[in-house]
Amino acid sequence: MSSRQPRPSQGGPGIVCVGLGPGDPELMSVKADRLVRGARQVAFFRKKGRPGKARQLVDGLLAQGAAEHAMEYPVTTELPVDSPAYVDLLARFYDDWCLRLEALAQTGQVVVLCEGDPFLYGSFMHLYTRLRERGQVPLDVVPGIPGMVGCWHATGEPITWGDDVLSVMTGTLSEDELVRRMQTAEALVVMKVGRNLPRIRRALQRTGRLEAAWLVQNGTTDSEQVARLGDVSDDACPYFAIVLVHGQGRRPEAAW
Ligand SMILES: C[C@@]1(CC(=O)O)C2=NC(=C\c3[nH]c(c(CCC(=O)O)c3CC(=O)O)Cc3[nH]c(c(CC(=O)O)c3CCC(=O)O)/C=C3\N/C(=C\2)[C@@H](CCC(=O)O)[C@]3(C)CC(=O)O)/[C@H]1CCC(=O)O
Ligand SMILES: C[S@@+](CC[C@H](N)C(=O)[O-])C[C@H]1O[C@@H](n2cnc3c(N)ncnc32)[C@H](O)[C@@H]1O
Repeated sequence: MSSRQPRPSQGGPGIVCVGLGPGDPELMSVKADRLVRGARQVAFFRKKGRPGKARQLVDGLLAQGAAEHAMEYPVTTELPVDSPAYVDLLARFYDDWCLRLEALAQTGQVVVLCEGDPFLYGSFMHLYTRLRERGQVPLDVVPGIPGMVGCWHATGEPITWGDDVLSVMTGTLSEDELVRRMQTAEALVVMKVGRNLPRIRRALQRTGRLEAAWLVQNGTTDSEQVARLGDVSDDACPYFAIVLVHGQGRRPEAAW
């Protein structure tokens, strides 16, 4: 009988991507905490010139001497996402880091850090599908609390009641597409806000949802800001922001 190797998340060789939750380090899972503290090699995505949200989240947790590999996006907002140049740059960036992580994993386990949950608009997905297809190293992914969960808790209000349908959309959609989606949603979450806030605001206005909308910037972190969207301007909204509207579905009312 062949003895099975432990999975990367159990300390075995290979690559494990760890979801770190929305920002407050105490909202990390016990498993994520264990893997981050024990890591000898970590990799994380970031925009050039920025520290990286995932890397900031593990400040003070990494072991002394842990090797750090910053995977810096060649572009984020500099080129249109549907331009051939953007698509090609990103595809080569993911190919390159897939091969580099594979090589690093030959020398010991690699822990990839990811803000929120890795399978919810997380960059690691692009490496995951490549690594899985190549099949050269064991692969594992540890779930994390998504950023939007931290954000609706930051407002102190439940997000869905009764039959409410929750729709999650991205601010990168066109205004008409946002309107179409908002019209059929009771509760809604708009991710990827940043410079898309004016368009999101117009779509909320057109669907009569603006008054009920909230804006949460950097939810659950030290720089968290929570406001009614109607009370804030469109200026300088960070990419790590979420617009949300709570559902108002059926609920048995209290007697007092
Ligand atoms: C182009 C654009 C389009 C879009 O979002 O669709 C896009 N990112 C945009 C902006 C942006 N991205 C980042 C910043 C700086 C944040 C800061 O530092 O403040 C800014 C803002 C800025 O530059 O101003 C950094 C960043 N991005 C991701 C991570 C890692 C992670 O979260 O895992 C980190 C590191 C964060 C960190 O930890 O620090 C992840 C993703 N970003 C993607 C696309 C997808 C991959 C690309 C692809 O394969 O196509 C993917 C995988 C998500 C997905 O799959 O959707 C959009 C323009 C939106 C617009 O039009 O306004
Ligand atoms: C590339 S996606 C990554 C999502 C992440 N994997 C998750 O599970 O939340 C980035 C978007 O997530 C949202 N986001 C994630 N964490 C957030 C937080 N703590 N506060 C506000 N927005 C957040 C923002 O809308 C941002 O544009």
